[in-house]
Amino acid sequence: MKLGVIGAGAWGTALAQVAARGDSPVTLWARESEVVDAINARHENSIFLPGVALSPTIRATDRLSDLDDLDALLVVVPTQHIGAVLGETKVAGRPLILCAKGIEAGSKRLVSEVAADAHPDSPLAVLSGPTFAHEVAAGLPTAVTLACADEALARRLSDRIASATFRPYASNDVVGAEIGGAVKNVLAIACGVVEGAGLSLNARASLIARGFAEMTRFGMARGARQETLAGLAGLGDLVLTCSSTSSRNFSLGVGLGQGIAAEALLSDRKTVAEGAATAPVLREAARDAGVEMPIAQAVCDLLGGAPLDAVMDALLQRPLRPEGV
Ligand SMILES: NC(=O)C1=CN([C@@H]2O[C@H](COP(=O)(O)OP(=O)(O)OC[C@H]3O[C@@H](n4cnc5c(N)ncnc54)[C@H](O)[C@@H]3O)[C@@H](O)[C@H]2O)C=CC1
Ligand SMILES: O=C(CO)COP(=O)(O)O
Repeated sequence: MKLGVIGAGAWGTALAQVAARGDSPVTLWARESEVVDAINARHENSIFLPGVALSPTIRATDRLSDLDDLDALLVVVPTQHIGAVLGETKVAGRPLILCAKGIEAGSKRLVSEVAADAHPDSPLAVLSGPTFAHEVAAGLPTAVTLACADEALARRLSDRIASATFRPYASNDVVGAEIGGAVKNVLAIACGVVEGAGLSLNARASLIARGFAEMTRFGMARGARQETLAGLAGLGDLVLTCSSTSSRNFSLGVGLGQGIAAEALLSDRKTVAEGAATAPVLREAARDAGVEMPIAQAVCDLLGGAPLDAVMDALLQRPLRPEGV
């Protein structure tokens, strides 16, 4: 199965490295010509994944038409740009493996809904889980959820990308895998705030647990299965990104917790913190679904410039309630 990767940020580049194991050829589409040049000339993505020696069988291109002859495409563009990029891509019914973690602002569409609207004939899979790109690119042990309604296709895709250190676990819960990845980014911002404001470890553990309750309430209202949300793409990724400054979302939260304005933290950045764009649209989608998400609401408030003390008070003064989801 010949694979192409759309998007040569850190994660697209790491996934190209996964797909190139065993010297398989992989075509990687990058938006930036300097990324194309660096990968083809020096086998390094010095802008988005510096310091990783890439397989020489990865060929970068800035022409989407170079993907026309491949068997399946991994889509690794940030969520807010997927509609535009897929609109320019000739897909012709080929499988799309969706790897971004977010919800589209304005339309409130999950990435699978954006892809289905652009390419209704293509089978869709979602690859999600606890996966810092630099660790995956370095070949460190990693497990992911690979969700696809077509179980035979999930098996073929898993066989193609699996290795001794990269383990896809198959699922047919596409929505669950997507919601886990999208919501955890927002919750990672909240955990970063706890770190930045020096609120310490009890508070962070409580946010992870209560954030997971929010993720579960929202996911189940949207048709996700609880076991998916409790798996790699939900709880697994939540724990990863809520524990490390390697997470861009967590780091954004650290800055907010230190009192730096969101605008200053987000301006001029080359890399993406998906939770910042997802938080407001998640709040709207939760309202539509009749689901309470106070932590997601708090993240929206902080991103909107509300003072940390007021946001913390609003969370801590909520009425006491039973613990169940
Ligand atoms: N970096 C990681 O460890 C992981 C990232 N992801 C997800 O993968 C997706 C891509 O993130 P990264 O590869 O980390 O990105 P990145 O932050 O490394 O790079 C930014 C990417 O955005 C692209 N971009 C910027 N403006 C664009 C535009 N107007 N149109 C199209 N593309 C544009 C750049 O070309 C580049 O590929 C996100 O949804 C992220 O949540 C998922 C798992 C791990
Ligand atoms: O999704 C990720 C790890 O699974 C990467 O998280 P960040 O986008 O917060 O860096």
